[in-house]
Amino acid sequence: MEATRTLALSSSPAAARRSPEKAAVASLHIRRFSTTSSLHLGAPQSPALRAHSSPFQAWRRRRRAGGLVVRAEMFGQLTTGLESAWNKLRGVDVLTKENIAEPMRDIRRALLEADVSLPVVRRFIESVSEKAVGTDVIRGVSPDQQLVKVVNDELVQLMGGEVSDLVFAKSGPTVILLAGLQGVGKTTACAKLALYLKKMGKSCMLVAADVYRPAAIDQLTILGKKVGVPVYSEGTDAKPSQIAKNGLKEAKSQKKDVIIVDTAGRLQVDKAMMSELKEVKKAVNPTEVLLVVDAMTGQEAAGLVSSFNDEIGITGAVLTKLDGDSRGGAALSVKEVSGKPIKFVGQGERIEDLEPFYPDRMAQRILGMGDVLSFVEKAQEVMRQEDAEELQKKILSAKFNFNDFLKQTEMIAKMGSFGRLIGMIPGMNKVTPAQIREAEKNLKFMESMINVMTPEERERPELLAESRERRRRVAKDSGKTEQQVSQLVAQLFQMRARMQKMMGAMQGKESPDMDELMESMKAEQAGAGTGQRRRKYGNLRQRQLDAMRGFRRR
Ligand SMILES: Nc1nc2c(ncn2[C@@H]2O[C@H](COP(=O)(O)OP(=O)(O)OP(=O)(O)O)[C@@H](O)[C@H]2O)c(=O)[nH]1
Repeated sequence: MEATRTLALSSSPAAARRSPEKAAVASLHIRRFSTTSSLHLGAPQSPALRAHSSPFQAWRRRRRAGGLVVRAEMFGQLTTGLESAWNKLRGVDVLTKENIAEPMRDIRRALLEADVSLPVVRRFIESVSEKAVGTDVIRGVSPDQQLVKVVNDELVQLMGGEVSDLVFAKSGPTVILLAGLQGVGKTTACAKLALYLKKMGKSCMLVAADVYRPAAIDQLTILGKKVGVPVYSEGTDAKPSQIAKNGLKEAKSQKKDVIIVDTAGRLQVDKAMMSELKEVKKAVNPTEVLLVVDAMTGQEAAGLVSSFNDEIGITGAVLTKLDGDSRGGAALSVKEVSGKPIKFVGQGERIEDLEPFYPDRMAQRILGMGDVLSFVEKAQEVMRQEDAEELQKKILSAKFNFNDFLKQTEMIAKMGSFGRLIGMIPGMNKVTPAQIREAEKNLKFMESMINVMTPEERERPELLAESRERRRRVAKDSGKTEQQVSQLVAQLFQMRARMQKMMGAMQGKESPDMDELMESMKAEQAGAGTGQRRRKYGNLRQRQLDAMRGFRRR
């Protein structure tokens, strides 16, 4: 995940030298003889125009005026706001109505500051509070991590849950109509979408139906060339609905899969704009009508999606300029406010910077805690609460046997390799990959001996401790030496003792000092057996110790 991104100036002479095409597009905006030219140029504006320009445009103006390169962290502000909520749960044993009150206030504040609309925030907080308190405790997962997971799941739901794919027509070209206010990135989005579809193997045609801004047609032509997609245009004299209709006819004759119609933008929603869009829509019967909105306008973007949907009926939204959005209000509000999904997000000025909107990835970005979430999910997946309790009871009553041992190794296998798992646990990345490989190898080694034990032997390891005959048989059947079997049995009893100690420490709410534990085991190891035995089995013993490290870290 790219958390921070540097936004370079597109209008500087140096930038123009580096990217002549971009400069050409910029100059089209400059040539614009409409009121918008001042928005794009950063020239002095009338107060009325200033009121209409988006925060992003204001930000660009400030940046141009200062000649600065600004670093904008996507959703950075929201992520920081939420962090204080998790921090308030440090040292808490279980989530209760009382102890989540303050973190929930932080979450509420963070969302409001992110420009999420109040009714959406209210519903969100209500739902998270309810789920957080009702959540079953998952062993090994701390309450703050559990709250992160609940908030994550709710964020995903809020943003629509599943990714909302483009719908394609069953026969003939699929028509995608793009609408939106002026300067939101509509024309750029047309070209970005054409490139995206081209990469999917679809043949496309762009249709220039923005007749009010002559430069828009030139801009689309340049961008079309850049992405290698033909552009259909009839200049500025024809009616947009007619251009769209003729464009569709042309696309049909050229057997194109998709046409993308660029329509005119206005400074604000007005009747003329809506009725023209309705006409275009009627003329080409589009499969997708996407409203392009600027992420920097926060909840206003969600409101726009809603009103466009009421007026003309849309199928989804394209959220642009997410790269400059540190708040996230638009991404979080659009679906909930309008009922329409965000289908794509624009994350930069480059033509490649468009991707489908994945609610789950977006939530992870907002929380900035992908590792914690994967850990909780995996723990949930494999460790049902009852299993954990049963194991705990066994350990505490010193009945941990070979069956439990096997169960544990299976669980570890299910949770992925040791390496990935250990890396997910904060502060547990000191173990080297070589140690992890050794631990995994050693578990397999031990498993092969356990697999040939009888059910009674697995249940009661004492039988093996008491009978040399049994140990010999296990050795023979597993292809290991008798000493190795004895070593395994001894190891199980030692494990019981260690696990009891660790459980005791956990129940006492203090984190067991693993290093101290390992040191004491090494000291015991050094004291046990003859020098020859130590040399002979030292490596094996070390491997067993490493395996235990794996257990502890699960
Ligand atoms: N940073 C960033 N800039 C974007 C993004 N999408 C578009 N832009 C920029 O926004 C500006 C306006 O984009 P256009 O595509 O011309 O906007 P439009 O909606 O077609 O404008 P009108 O034709 O006036 O309605 C251009 O400078 C684009 O490069 C984005 O996702 N991120």
